[in-house]
Amino acid sequence: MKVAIGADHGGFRLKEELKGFIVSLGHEVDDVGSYCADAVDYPDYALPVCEKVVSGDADRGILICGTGIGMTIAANKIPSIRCALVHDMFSAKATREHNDSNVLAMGERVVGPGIAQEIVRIWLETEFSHAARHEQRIGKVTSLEDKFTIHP
Ligand SMILES: O=C(CO)[C@H](O)[C@H](O)[C@H](O)COP(=O)(O)O
Repeated sequence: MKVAIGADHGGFRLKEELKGFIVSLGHEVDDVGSYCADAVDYPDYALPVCEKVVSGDADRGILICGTGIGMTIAANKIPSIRCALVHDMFSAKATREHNDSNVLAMGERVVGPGIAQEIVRIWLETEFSHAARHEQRIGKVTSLEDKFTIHP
């Protein structure tokens, strides 16, 4: 898979640590920045990662900030993005099986690199279940996007 990854200054170090790990799992990494630990604004990195996922230029996206919360809020503003904030292995598996999440968010100030690696591995390897109830619920989420989209 091609994985787009982005972080603000709060997630820069964890992003750097995860890139090699993702490659070691057999995936391609597309790093949109930030490329240093200087203070930046998380929406500026959520957007390019999500654009790559929406366009199909990337199969999945990973976003990291201090808590993962700012990235999650920003990413979920973008139609067809289902961004899951995950800090445990159970949720990593569940959000792929139940929500078909296409973007993973984590907080470098919340989770250590070892747990983060395991979350990423599980999240990348777990398939959506395609159970009818989950398909139906995701369809309802998508209809929320349509409800608030202004069509010219
Ligand atoms: O958006 C966040 C919090 O919900 C992210 O964790 C940011 O990385 C954080 O707010 C950055 O904080 P800082 O004080 O500017 O380093």
